[in-house]
Amino acid sequence: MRFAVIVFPGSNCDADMYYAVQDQLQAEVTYVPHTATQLNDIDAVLIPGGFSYGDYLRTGAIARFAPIMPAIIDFANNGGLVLGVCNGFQILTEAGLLPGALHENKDLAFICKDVQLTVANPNTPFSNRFEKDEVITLPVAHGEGNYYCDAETLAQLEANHQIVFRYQDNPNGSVADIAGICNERGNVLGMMPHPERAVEAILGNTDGQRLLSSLLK
Ligand SMILES: NC(=O)CC[C@H](N)C(=O)O
Repeated sequence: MRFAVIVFPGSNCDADMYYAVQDQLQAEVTYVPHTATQLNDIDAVLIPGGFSYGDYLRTGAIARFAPIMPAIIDFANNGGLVLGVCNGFQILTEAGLLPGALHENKDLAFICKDVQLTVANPNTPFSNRFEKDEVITLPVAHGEGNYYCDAETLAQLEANHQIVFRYQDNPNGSVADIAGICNERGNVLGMMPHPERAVEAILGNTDGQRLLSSLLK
């Protein structure tokens, strides 16, 4: 299985993601720059965290127009696996691959800490190594992680089991404690917490390793 880590100007979790896949999952991984227009021989796309284009206008709003985005949208529409973490989640909502938007945190402050999450849906390619309602721990690091969608969209997310991870103790004001959602088909997931920062015992936590290794199943 071959992973791509997409690199935008301002990405800052790309090397962590690459390391997590190469050294911890022992899978093949390659960087794909924002200027590329094709994804060649790729089985899963990882959009890492960071501050693409300096978070100007809105987080993800400029990255959404990067040359690589049409290829990612085609890949997703053909059922390819796409995981967006933090800024990656923000980019996926801006690109229309996931519903809703990420607003500023309710306290208007950057949050950087471990949070506990409930696995609301273990039946996705991103969560299949977890049990339903299992509580896992992952770090968050964001200023704009306050997930918002309207009531109708929320009802659809609930009905289709698209809410994959929920905060136990909501740190940012997200609607319905949402930490991560997938698309209706289940092949695109966006989440604010960072699995790539929790991939080995020396870091004190391997829950992120379990999450990323779900993709290998
Ligand atoms: N770690 C990140 O990806 C940061 C995300 C984002 N740019 C924010 O602060 O909201």
